[in-house]
Amino acid sequence: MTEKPDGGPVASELRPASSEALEGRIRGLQHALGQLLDNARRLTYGEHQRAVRLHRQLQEQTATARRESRSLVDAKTAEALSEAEPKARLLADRLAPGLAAVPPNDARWRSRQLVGAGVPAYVRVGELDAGTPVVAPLLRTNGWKVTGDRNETARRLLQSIALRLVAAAEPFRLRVDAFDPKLTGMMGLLGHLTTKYPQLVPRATHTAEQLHTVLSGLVDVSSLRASRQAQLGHERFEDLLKETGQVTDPYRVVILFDYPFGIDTLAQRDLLRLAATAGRRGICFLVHYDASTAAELDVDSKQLLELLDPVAIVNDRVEVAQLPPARLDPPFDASVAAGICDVIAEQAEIAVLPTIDFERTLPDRLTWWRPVKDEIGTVIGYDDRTPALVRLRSGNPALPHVLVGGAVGQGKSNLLLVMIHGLAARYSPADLEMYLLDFKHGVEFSALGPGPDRPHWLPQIRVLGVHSDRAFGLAVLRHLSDELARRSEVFKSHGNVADIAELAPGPDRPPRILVVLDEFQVLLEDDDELADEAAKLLERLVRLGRAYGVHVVLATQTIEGVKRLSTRRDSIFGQVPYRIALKTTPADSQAILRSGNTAAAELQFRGEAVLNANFGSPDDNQHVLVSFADKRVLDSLREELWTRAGDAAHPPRVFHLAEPARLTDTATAVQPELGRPWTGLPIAVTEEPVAVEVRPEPGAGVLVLGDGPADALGVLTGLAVSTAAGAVEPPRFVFVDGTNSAPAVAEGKDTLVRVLRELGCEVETVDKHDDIAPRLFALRDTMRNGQAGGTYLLGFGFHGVPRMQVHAEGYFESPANALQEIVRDGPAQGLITYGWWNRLHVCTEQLGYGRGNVATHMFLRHPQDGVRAVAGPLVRWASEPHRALLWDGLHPEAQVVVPFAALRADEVERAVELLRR
Ligand SMILES: Nc1ncnc2c1ncn2[C@@H]1O[C@H](COP(=O)(O)OP(=O)(O)OP(=O)(O)O)[C@@H](O)[C@H]1O
Repeated sequence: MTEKPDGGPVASELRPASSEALEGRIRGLQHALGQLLDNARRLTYGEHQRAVRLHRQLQEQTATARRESRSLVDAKTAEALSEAEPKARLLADRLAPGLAAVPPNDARWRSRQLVGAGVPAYVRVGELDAGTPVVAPLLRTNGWKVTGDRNETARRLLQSIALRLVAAAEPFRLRVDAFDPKLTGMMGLLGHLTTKYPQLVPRATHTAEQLHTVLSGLVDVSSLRASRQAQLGHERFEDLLKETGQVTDPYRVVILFDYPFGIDTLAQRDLLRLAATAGRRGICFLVHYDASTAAELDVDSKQLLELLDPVAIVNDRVEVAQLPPARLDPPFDASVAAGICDVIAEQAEIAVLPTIDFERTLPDRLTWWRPVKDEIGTVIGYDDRTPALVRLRSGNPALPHVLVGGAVGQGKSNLLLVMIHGLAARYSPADLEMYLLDFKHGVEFSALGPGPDRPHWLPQIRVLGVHSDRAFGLAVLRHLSDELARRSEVFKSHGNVADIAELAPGPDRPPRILVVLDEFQVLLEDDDELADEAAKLLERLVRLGRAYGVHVVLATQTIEGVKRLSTRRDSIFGQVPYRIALKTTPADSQAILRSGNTAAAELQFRGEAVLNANFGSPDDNQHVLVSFADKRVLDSLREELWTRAGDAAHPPRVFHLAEPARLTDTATAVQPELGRPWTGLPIAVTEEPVAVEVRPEPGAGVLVLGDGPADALGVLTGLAVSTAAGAVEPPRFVFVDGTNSAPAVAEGKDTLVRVLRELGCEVETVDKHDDIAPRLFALRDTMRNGQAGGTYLLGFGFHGVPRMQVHAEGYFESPANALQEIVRDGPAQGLITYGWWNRLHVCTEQLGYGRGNVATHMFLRHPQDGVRAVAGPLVRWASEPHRALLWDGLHPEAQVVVPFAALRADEVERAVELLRR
């Protein structure tokens, strides 16, 4: 790759200079060849015309001779006649190969042999009486104005031509749009294809609004082709095709039935604009002109018709300039048409999707991780043969952020992965940090982080939200907002620079940040405080992020109908000049690009995109084929980059909506402290767990309340293990299992005991219900004797212990009384309880109203009234999986935490190694 002075990749990065000159020469030769072919075709057509005229003339002479009872037709005439017919036929076949020239009742329409032979420039209009086919030029002209003494015959000709063209063209090389305002249903003949491949023959439109959409899409297509042709020096669309080999850009045929019926001023304006240059842009109009229809006031039908070649049908004879009238063909049989449509659809099915390998868009390894100058840029695919660049920069021109949209399954995930990995290969973790959040299970971001069977990750990633929830999204936005403030201080301390590009590279220059928010609209969807704050922060981020080197990629499947966006749209999207739209509906195309820009609805293949660096202005559309990133290729790239980063590869903060936190991940980043056991992770961009104060004084301990043995065991594991690892002297643990050794948690319990023992702790387990009461009394007595210091009672499911409130045999009190005393008076003696009950009221029954004065409550899935009884009437608690609400009585607000999962057996070794440090 060559580098621009500013460090970004340049368009020619894949081609040495000499190959550019070579390409120029090839282009010139192609152009000349195209002209030769065109001339040859014109000559052939001249010959065809002459042969047909001659044939017709000779036929007439023969007929006259017969009428005049001259028994002998001149021998020369007879010979000429027999020669003219095959010649005209041969030339017709040459001009209109395959099905373009075959009559409707010919057996070849029932075979699949000729389907998809090639886009024909000429088509059959009918035949002479003797069966000589008559063909006329169509696709490279602006089109035809077809009139008929009966509307029916004109419509029929257009219908037949539509079928011929679609059947003759290779898959995806031609598309036919039809406007049928009188609902004649003529296009129903191709209905089989419309159902299966609407991108080849969309359903006919009937209203002016529908036609506007089609035409405005075509205006985009035409303007894009015009600028590509000008850029590459091609007069005609077919030359452009030859050079670029763009299978994704089809010839466009537009059929208007009963013109000018149903045409309004707006449609007429676009029709005139398009028809004037149609032939050169690969667009072709087939207009059935119904002279008996009055045009709308401002529509001058002549203006359009004058741009087209006249074709008239009189008495079932088709008249084309320079040719004798040909007999109109009979209509196609519906079953023949249906059969052909099925074959076309089959061919479309197996047509090879054009693909560009991701590796082709990567620069040479020697140039990876070059220092950032004033932009970070990557190649996302190709625009014809030119690499399509996305350059994120703060100024000159300002291109800070990207909006990506496209319908389901059109390649959005792939595009985001191509962008992320393309940047990761080009810029080092010291220069580029990434925050990747997915709000709708869309992109497979999880593969980008470390995994159980994969030590590596993409080293630039700081935060990875796999199935993030809105709360985490908000936390990330808050974090980034703080980061902006931090950067502003750095800028001030460097002489008030206004732009990151002005900071010299060095330890003080912060890295660029890439924030990818997939399905970002989820954040803003609900009408709540969170959405309000998120919208404000996002607005701030895109507004200020530009100068501070924070680049945001907003991706979505649909933004129509997202309520909150309607008011925020301009303030957010007004800061986002880059638009990338994959194939989508006209409405979403306009939502992503700009009102009036429906180019993304014209795309045919997944992976195709409209790239626009000017707020979606139609003149700046670039038609791009996004490169395709194979999963294995990306994984080996990540491994390579991770290895390259070495010790600098700090693991990302990974956040899963549907998963608990992992104790080993936290222990990798943080060491437990004395008296501050961990309850779980906060919903925030930090690896610091949420710790609670547990000192040997009254009120210490943790009451875990709510359903779910697995979650409860996870919480107790987090508390116990961090207590053990943070202690000066290894404490003792008494594990009381009120669930009667529930098998579902057997592994987690066993693992907890093993880890505690490996950490040097003495662990006693009380598994049987019958043993629990005596053990509680005994522990209480030890405490009374002042010998229980440094002991932790882990009560796993006290609600499951039978007869807790019944006086035990030989005692004047119940086990609950003993437990109450332990919980209440234990802490002052160094005996602390971490206990789990399924409900607050069960806990209260056992421990009494004051619940042993313990302040810290952690709610799992628990009815809201219980939560409010403890944490106040304003608290809302939705009881989601893998979420807990922590109330410590100290902070004014309860805090949501993600509890740890219980440890798996295969984690013991690693957990011990990490916690023992
Ligand atoms: N640029 C491309 N070139 C070739 N094939 C592609 C390209 N992009 C996507 N595809 C194909 O399309 C499929 C869908 O792509 P992808 O998962 O990226 O779409 P998506 O829009 O994110 O889908 P969803 O909306 O379901 O998440 C991929 O499995 C891949 O085979």
